[in-house]
Amino acid sequence: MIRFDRVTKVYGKGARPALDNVSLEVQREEFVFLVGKSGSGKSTFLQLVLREQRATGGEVWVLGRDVSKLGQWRVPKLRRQIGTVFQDFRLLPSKTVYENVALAMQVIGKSKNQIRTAVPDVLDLVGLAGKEKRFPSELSGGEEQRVAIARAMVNRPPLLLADEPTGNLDPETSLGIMRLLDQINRGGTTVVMATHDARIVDQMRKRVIELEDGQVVRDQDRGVYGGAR
Ligand SMILES: Nc1ncnc2c1ncn2[C@@H]1O[C@H](COP(=O)(O)OP(=O)(O)OP(=O)(O)O)[C@@H](O)[C@H]1O
Repeated sequence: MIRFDRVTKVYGKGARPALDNVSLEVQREEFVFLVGKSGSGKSTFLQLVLREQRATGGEVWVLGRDVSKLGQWRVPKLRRQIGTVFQDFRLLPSKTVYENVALAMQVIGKSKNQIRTAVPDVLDLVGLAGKEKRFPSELSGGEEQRVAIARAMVNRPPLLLADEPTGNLDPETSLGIMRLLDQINRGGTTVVMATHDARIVDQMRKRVIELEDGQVVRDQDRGVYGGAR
């Protein structure tokens, strides 16, 4: 699903690498936590997968393609296969829940009929049935994140990237979001989640990859946030 082969990312001349010779693989249907201090390289990792950044050295394989070699015109097709969720939800405030999710299908040219079936299905999946007509400002933070997850999942991507999805939520709401991500993963979607949320990582006991100064310093199955090396 994802394979990094000796990947280095240097942002500017003379800067120390944000990722330094990273090799790792994420298999289909895995759930992986990416942890590490601020500046350790987590967002850079996710941006390389999305081809928002290009590796300085090494190969980044995503869904069977070396994305560092992908022509610019093929990048939208890659991104269509990757759902993304962020700490700050990134919903359109002037659009309803339904419209926010439907838009993700409209922009890739799905038919009205496809949209009419898929949007209620995915809103049901994330537990928002009945809230279609609300605006983001009429939702709790946890509900807003559920809309963002619905939007990320409505086109059924095989891979979901989440960057601090519980960063703005209280512990109980965070747990609800994690249960949802776990359910999505069990449905067959590969999930990679960057987080600082020690409690969540310790509760979920999934694979944990820890970065420090751009290097992988720990890769642990059923790991914890600050595990023994
Ligand atoms: N666009 C950029 N231009 C220049 N330097 C960058 C850029 N993005 C990240 N960096 C640098 O690369 C290093 C890794 O940053 P990155 O954002 O990947 O870390 P992170 O682990 O995601 O941090 P956080 O937990 O704060 O999100 C840092 O030294 C950062 O300053």
